Amino acid sequence: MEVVPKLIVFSAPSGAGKTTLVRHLLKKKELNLAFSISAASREPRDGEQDGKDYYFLGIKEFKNRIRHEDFLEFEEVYRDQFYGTLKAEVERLWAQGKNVIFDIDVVGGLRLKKKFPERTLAIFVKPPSINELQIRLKKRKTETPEKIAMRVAKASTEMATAPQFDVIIKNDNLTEAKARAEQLVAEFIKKPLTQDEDE
Ligand SMILES: Nc1nc2c(ncn2[C@@H]2O[C@H](COP(=O)(O)OP(=O)(O)O)[C@@H](O)[C@H]2O)c(=O)[nH]1
Ligand SMILES: Nc1ncnc2c1ncn2[C@@H]1O[C@H](COP(=O)(O)OP(=O)(O)O)[C@@H](O)[C@H]1O
Repeated sequence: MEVVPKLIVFSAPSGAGKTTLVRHLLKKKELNLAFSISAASREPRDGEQDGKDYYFLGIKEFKNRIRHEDFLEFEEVYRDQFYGTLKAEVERLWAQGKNVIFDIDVVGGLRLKKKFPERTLAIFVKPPSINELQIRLKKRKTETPEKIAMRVAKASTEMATAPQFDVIIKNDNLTEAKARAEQLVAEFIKKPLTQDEDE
């Protein structure tokens, strides 16, 4: 039987902890995961590397790539800030036989689930409250107050999409959330696929 690589999607409002959980899982070699590096139109933050955290394309190049239909999915997540999964990126990782893990917004996450229903585990990361998101984003010190406000303003709409995901991981206690994420992903990766995809 052909082994079909799986897709693991982490979506949540900004500050919920998806990046933290994804980075944790990437350290677990037995999960055979590779990170899908998204394209982004925003500038890199301190410590972020082009080709590692994102492909930082700039707005003009990003729009060019949209016109060329290079994206599997993309979103204007915040005003004038585009993010997207390049088809070539996923193909590159599948060719290596890797399970691909995504840190993408709720709309993009649900879109991938719809495209690949059987082979995708769509996980929603739920923060204890919207107020806590604000506290975490302030502590992360990567965003200006305006950018924090923009992210928090979107959070309640994003929270409302949680029931559409396969599972919800509560990220209150980080140790517990990491353990739960590991358990869910390990189980899903082991599970044989029941039917072919109609991609
Ligand atoms: N749809 C979609 N969303 C993405 C993609 N890459 C990142 N995002 C989302 O864009 C949002 C902003 O990401 P980022 O600027 O890194 O900020 P952060 O969520 O505050 O860490 C987050 O919800 C990401 O998950 C992508 O390829 N597609
Ligand atoms: N359970 C938790 N309790 C407290 N802080 C957390 C928890 N999980 C993550 N954080 C911190 O909150 C901030 C936002 O997490 P991050 O993983 O960057 O979120 P996202 O990728 O969803 O925007 C980071 O500084 C991270 O270290």
